[in-house]
Amino acid sequence: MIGLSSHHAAQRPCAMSSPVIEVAVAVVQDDRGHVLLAERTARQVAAGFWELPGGKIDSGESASAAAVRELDEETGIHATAFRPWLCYVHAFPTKRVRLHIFRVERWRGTPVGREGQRLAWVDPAEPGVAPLLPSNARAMFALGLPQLLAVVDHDDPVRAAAAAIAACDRGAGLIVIRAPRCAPDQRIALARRIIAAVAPAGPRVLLQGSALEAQRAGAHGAFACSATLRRSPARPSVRLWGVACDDASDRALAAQRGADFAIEAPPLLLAANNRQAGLTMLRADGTAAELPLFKPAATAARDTSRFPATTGVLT
Ligand SMILES: Nc1nc2c([nH]c(=O)n2[C@H]2C[C@H](O)[C@@H](COP(=O)(O)OP(=O)(O)OP(=O)(O)O)O2)c(=O)[nH]1
Repeated sequence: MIGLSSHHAAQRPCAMSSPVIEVAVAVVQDDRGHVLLAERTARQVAAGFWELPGGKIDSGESASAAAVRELDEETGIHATAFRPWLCYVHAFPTKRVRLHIFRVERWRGTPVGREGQRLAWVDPAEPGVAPLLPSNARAMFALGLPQLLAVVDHDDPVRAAAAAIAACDRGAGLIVIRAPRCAPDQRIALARRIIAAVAPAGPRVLLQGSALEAQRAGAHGAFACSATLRRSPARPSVRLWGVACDDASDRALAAQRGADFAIEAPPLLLAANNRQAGLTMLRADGTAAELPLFKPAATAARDTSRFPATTGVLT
């Protein structure tokens, strides 16, 4: 259960002063959710590594135009609808790249390696091709996260377990257990009960609390509220670490600390929902974010205020 996820390997300081190369890449998924990867050819640096189709952004070109162009040039796929997704900097030993990653929502064409490169459709959770470019580990990990997350907040174990089962029935693949009013031992017992109750549905379960509490409960990882995030000097030693973020500066901090995902939920909204049912559903809605974001399901679709006109639709 315990151990850092692979995409949190320390980055070497020597690249920190090098300029950042802007790179745009595309995530194309088939009906099974498998992702199209390409193998770098012998003519390229890092030959033999598998990557997302994409390449450097030309001077004066937008990131989205570059992603669409590179996808077409490399694979013959024409993206007709896409949206910005993750955007982060990775430091290689001798250079840094900023990856602008786009999710292609509609496309036409049949993929072919137009530059002689091999292509593969891979399950992001078990890619089956290797090696992958290390800079893509964060994106591949994020692609393997479920789309629906549930926050269960109830001090009563029976009602908490019932809420968690209801969340699984609604399709939640990630459950965050909050019981901040309980003492640690009580919270661990509550979490064990919930984990046992939802085991047949197979979600990943995180406990809001310390790494030790999460480990003792048998959870897949730990979750931190925004106040704890701000106090945390580093990522706890857990396999999966989620955090609550109140604003953009929390999100930046979460990315810096190596969180696997963030939930963006005003504390008041969470509190109001929780008073009613002990259950809040959130949906993956990261848009040009440094790390995957989940937002309250009811508002995720219409809350575009901070990211206006980000979805590109080509004809
Ligand atoms: N295409 C692609 N490049 C990636 C990914 N992840 C990642 O770190 N990179 C890095 C590798 C390269 O240093 C850089 C992209 O350079 P590239 O050589 O593929 O770009 P390009 O097609 O524009 O190449 P060129 O004009 O220099 O021949 O970004 C990825 O998923 N796809």
